[in-house]
Amino acid sequence: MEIFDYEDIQLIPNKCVVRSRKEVDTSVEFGGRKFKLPVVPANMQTIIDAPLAKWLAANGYFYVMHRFNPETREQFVRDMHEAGLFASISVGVKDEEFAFIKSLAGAQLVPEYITIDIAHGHSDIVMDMIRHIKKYLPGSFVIAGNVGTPQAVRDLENAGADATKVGIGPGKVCITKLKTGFGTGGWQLAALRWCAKAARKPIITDGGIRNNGDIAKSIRFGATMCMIGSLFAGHKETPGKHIVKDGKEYQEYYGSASEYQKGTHHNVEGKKILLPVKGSIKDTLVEMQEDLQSAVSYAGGRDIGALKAVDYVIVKNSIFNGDQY
Ligand SMILES: NC(=O)C1=CN([C@@H]2O[C@H](COP(=O)(O)OP(=O)(O)OC[C@H]3O[C@@H](n4cnc5c(N)ncnc54)[C@H](OP(=O)(O)O)[C@@H]3O)[C@@H](O)[C@H]2O)C=CC1
Ligand SMILES: Nc1nc2c(ncn2[C@@H]2O[C@H](COP(=O)(O)O)[C@@H](O)[C@H]2O)c(=O)[nH]1
Repeated sequence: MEIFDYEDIQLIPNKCVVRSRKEVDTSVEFGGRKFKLPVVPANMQTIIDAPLAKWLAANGYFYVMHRFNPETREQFVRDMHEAGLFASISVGVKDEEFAFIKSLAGAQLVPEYITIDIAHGHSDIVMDMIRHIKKYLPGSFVIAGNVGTPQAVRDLENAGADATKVGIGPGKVCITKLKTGFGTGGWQLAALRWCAKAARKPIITDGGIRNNGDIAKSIRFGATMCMIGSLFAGHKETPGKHIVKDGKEYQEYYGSASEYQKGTHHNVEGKKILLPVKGSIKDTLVEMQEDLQSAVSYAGGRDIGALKAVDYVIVKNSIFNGDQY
């Protein structure tokens, strides 16, 4: 297998067929809905909360709410539906999560999207959860992860997942690769390509995106959606705590498996960083859209499908995507 990561790849331009980048359509179909961008903020506590989820859904973007305030999820689904918006929640795999799915079904509350959010998604318990959701909430679109191999993608799809999420350890606040020696950190893009060859259903690539151009590269190598944490962290609307240090304003961004999230130091596989405050997420989404429109124009197309067939070169090899412990 050829090993590379985002910074190692350059896509090769084709003749432009649009007169303006504004003509380019960046929308994507995912789970029966059309979204403005193939991008979704990470389902992490410092990245998304209910107000941001509502704004994203109301403005044509996909979102996945995190699972770290479990007792609020049922009301969240009700609130989204009362506002005429789709509900997209996360679950874990502990016993109470199986009970939660049953209670949603009992209340006839059907979230449009349910993401099973587990560090090591290639497991019997995740496949049990997929089957459980499909039994009690057959109308929900199930995203299962995270995984890093074609076998895992196949197994989760065969268990009934409607999409899989690929990425073990490439995240900016991830230390899985250092703590365990495992993962796709440093070769996430190659792992995505490897997994995409086996997939029959959409893949969300998750973690390691550091620049807007990485979105185009992800689509080239088989992603339907890109889950992004660090590029979204630090905005006015993102819920990380604000800190002033040496007169400068920062926002906290911490891993879902960090001690800050878990409240304990057991099985910690995440860290906390401070990122300079960036302004509004709306402007970042507009810039992502403009950069993706430009990318499609370089690909010689009119929509993001054009990216899937472009040629590329590998320009160097990376190891840790610039991350440090
Ligand atoms: N994408 C990534 O690379 C990673 C993401 N994360 C994020 O951190 C959060 C916490 O994840 P997670 O610890 O899975 O959630 P949970 O704390 O809900 O644990 C998941 C369940 O699976 C069991 N388990 C068995 N082996 C593993 C394993 N290798 N890793 C994790 N769980 C295991 C756990 O038991 P027990 O705890 O007793 O082992 C637990 O019952 C999630 O939001 C996840 O997305 C975390 C690490 C990597
Ligand atoms: N290994 C860990 N991975 C984590 C943790 N918390 C979140 N994540 C993953 O990172 C991505 C976001 O990556 P980024 O490069 O865009 O910042 C997120 O969606 C999770 O999959 C963690 O504690 N450990």
